[in-house]
Amino acid sequence: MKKARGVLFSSPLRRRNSTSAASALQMDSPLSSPPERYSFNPILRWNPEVEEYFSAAYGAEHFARISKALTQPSSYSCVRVNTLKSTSDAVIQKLIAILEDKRQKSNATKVEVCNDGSPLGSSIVNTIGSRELCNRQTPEESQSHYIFKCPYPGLENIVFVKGSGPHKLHYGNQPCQPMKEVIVSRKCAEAVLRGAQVYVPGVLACSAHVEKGDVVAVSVAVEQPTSDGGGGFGFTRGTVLQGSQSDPQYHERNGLYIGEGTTSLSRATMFRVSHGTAVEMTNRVYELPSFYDILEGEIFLQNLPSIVTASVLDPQEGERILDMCAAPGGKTTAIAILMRDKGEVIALDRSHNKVMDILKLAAEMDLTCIKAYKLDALKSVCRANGTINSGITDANNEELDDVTANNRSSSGFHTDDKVSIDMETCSNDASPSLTVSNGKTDEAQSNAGKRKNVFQMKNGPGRNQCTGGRAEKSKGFMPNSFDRVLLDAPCSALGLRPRLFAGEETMESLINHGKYQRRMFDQAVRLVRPGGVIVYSTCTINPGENEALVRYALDKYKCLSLVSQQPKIGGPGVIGRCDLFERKFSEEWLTESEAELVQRFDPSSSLDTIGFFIAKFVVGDKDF
Ligand SMILES: C[S@@+](CC[C@H](N)C(=O)[O-])C[C@H]1O[C@@H](n2cnc3c(N)ncnc32)[C@H](O)[C@@H]1O
Repeated sequence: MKKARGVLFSSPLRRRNSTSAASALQMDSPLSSPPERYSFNPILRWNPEVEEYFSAAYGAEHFARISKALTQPSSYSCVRVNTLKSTSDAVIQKLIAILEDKRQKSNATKVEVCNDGSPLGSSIVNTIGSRELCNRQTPEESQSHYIFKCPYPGLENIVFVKGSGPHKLHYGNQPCQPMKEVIVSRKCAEAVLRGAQVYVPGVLACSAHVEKGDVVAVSVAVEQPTSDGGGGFGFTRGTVLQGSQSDPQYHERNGLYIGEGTTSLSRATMFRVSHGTAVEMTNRVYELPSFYDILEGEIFLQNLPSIVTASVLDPQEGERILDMCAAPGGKTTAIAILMRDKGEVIALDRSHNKVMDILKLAAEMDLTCIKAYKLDALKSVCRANGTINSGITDANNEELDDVTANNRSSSGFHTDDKVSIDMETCSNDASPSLTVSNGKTDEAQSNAGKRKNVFQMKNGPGRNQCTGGRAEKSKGFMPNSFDRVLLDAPCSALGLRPRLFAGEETMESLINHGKYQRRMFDQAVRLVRPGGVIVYSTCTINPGENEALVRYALDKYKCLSLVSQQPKIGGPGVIGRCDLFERKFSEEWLTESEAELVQRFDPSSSLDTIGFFIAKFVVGDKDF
């Protein structure tokens, strides 16, 4: 388990002593009242230094609001349509039918209650969104209010599916029976809040005598400090819940109940098997549909800013594009589709498994212009003599290994040994395990070949680009060899919601993200041709990562200029900064239509990302 040093957690004892984000909210009763046990009212605990830093940047009260909002999921899902396979209108029709079918099936097990108290079905008493759930329309009419196309030019490939919440739930509706419970991990809970079911690996503890088909209350255990200064759950997976105060994190789970569901497995099986659905959620604090297994290849569930990022890059058919940190390939595939699969999209990631994820997604979407390579993006420039150009004037850079120029592949870049993939694993698992063969053992290769055949028999040819069983490693690319470069930089991801834990970030880690991004940017500047474009994007609330990078870039590289799609609105040209708590950014930073979009989908901070940042640079004549 990852250690989390210097972390505060959401225990009530800690809460009383807290001075900043949480206490700033105490002026504000609806957000800060002490949580009822069976409610969902989490409070994010930050490393004190980080909290101080953000409070200084935003003001304590404003940061407290950001912090609170980070714990809630957005109130809609955002789906990108693969316009090479379908249209937004066709997807909307299909989603209406699929989600209505699901709704009818799940309504068989619940009874909703309208604002006026009349039963429509469910133990849900809506606090928000009730009017929408309860209006007396035909299913098609009511669904069409929830599933609709983005109205802005250039973004018609986006379909929104509106959810609802927070709902106040009544748990334990079976009289005379003790409530049965399941505790899930924080990551599992974050996924459930966005519409997922509870899968086996996410279950940490369960009541005794739970059988398949039982109704259980689902709560989340958030990491707790351990004596060695790290973090952990403080109990063993598989612990039996007694329904008493001796249960794990009994008090800490006050206000951390995310819904109710029906078990798909008995307690014994839940802790014996390694995968599968453990609990099918029936009532959720936030209702968002699950898109698991729905219209695969035709749609992709993606955060709105990520989709906007690809359109800001504005790739053209026939161009050569580099996506430097690409896995799992959300933006890569968006770019390829904008290019109508014509040209070349090179996608890099430093992890083997993640490269295979990119290839899998590309194959699912039938995209052939994507080539994915395993490469440390900090080493992505090759000099003309075949050595890696480390980018260089940054004091943090180290000189990197030499590579020979004679292994340059036909597409103008360097490749070395191949990595073969376990195809059987690949067919079942989005994160397949990889076996490095290095071309050494025939036996290993023939086994890989056998696995490949099994895979092809199961899935058919063309199902996955990894049918060749290889994720290539690259040794870098020639300077000035790309028309456009996307640097979707590894960042603190502190803009993503919902988030139930923030304690892993320290001042040191925040500073390191910034340094890392600068080094990557140095590579990007060398790789793009004069006249080309670099788009830098992050998903964070940390100005030390996003704004600081733009300042660094403009100070260091005189050949760069920031572009705004509409300079009169875009000010200095950063075209997409979106802090959803201060609409001021919508006028100051966004284009007109993007600003409208944010306002439309952020009436009460409902956007799927609290902070994102997109900067677009045009590269002029280079003097290096
Ligand atoms: C923010 S995610 C990228 C998300 C992706 N652009 C998308 O839209 O689906 C960052 C990715 O960068 C990768 N990464 C981190 N450091 C890297 C490096 N030095 N070189 C290449 N990839 C790196 C991580 O493995 C991770 O998959």
